[in-house]
Amino acid sequence: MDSVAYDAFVLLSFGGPEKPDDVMPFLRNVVRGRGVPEERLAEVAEHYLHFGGVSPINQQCRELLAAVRAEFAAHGVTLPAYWGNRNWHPMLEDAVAQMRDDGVTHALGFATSAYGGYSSCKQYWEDIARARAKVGPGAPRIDKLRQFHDHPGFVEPHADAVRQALTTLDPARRGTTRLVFTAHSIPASMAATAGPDGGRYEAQLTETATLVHAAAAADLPWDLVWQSRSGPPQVPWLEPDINDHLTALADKGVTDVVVSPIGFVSDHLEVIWDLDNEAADTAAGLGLGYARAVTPGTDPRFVTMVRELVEERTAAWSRDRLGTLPVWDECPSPCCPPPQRPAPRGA
Ligand SMILES: CC1=C(CCC(=O)O)c2cc3nc(cc4[nH]c(cc5[nH]c(cc1n2)c(C)c5CCC(=O)O)c(CCC(=O)O)c4C)C(CCC(=O)O)=C3C
Ligand SMILES: [Fe+2]
Repeated sequence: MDSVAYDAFVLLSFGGPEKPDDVMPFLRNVVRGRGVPEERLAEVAEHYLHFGGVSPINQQCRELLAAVRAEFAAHGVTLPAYWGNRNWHPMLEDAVAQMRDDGVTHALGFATSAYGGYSSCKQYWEDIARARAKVGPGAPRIDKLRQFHDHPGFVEPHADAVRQALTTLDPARRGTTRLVFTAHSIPASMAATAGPDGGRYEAQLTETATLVHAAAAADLPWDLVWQSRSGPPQVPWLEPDINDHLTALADKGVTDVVVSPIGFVSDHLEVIWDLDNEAADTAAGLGLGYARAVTPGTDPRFVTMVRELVEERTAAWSRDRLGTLPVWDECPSPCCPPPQRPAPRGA
């Protein structure tokens, strides 16, 4: 196998507001050209303002970056580490300009999303292209590390978190306890075209869920459901929504749920609002016992995974993985087209 001479690492993430005045400009960046209704934006702005206009995601990225730098230093990986976001400062184009000024020519990017699909993978490639175009001549090339949905450094922290969450529920009710995995809903058309053969987002999530279930709670029945739906109501998104699903489970005699957000790598706003607030309220209203498993965050195994993904590329290490779905370094082309904009009303 070839190994390329990379000279930097860059953390690629979503970005989030860090003060109340950031909230609306951040949201407008997220939804640019995507047909998300104003009412939905106003509602989501309220979620951010509920937390003082501060999303936890940037701080979580700072902590991950610090942990990755320490991990690199401890294992002789000499790449300098940068960080740039899609939707809010620090923006990727600023990181790319800094890399150029520092003489970086070819960086490896780690995106804070484990899965394939437009929002989770392809859009990060677009972010890279846009940032490089903005910086212009001398902008470093940036390759993206592979999707890591089945890496033990991602699966094992999720599995431990499920075990931990289960300890907070009544063991006498284990026979009627259910394991509910969640991920960000996406438009059904985006799900259908995820990956070179379609359906990759759901297939990978199903594989991750299967692995976490087997490792953490093989005796429990489980489901994979969706959260944080956006977009105009007339556009179909993946269903069922977690809140509807909890209602259906309660009707079936389930007494307790462990919710495991395998769709995410950190406890950012979509997790702490949509699960710890909304879904927890739904569960309370139904009389369901509820425990939410934490996400990997800066779990040492997750940080080690980042280094191992780098060493797959710089030292041609073999892939450490638990699943069987195909994985690759370079996404096959064409894959994961951007979503169609809904036609304007009356068109
Ligand atoms: C698949 C996926 C992930 C997981 C993969 C990954 O992590 O990359 C993800 C993560 C996140 N989504 C986030 C926030 C938002 N997502 C929105 C809107 C959307 N998400 C989508 C998909 C995803 N999103 C889609 C198809 C839309 C519709 C508009 C569009 O096509 O782009 C909106 C607009 C308002 C609304 O919710 O309607 C917001 C504010 C935050 C930050 C949380 C924080 O601040 O802590 C994070 C990590
Ligand atoms: Fe999102």
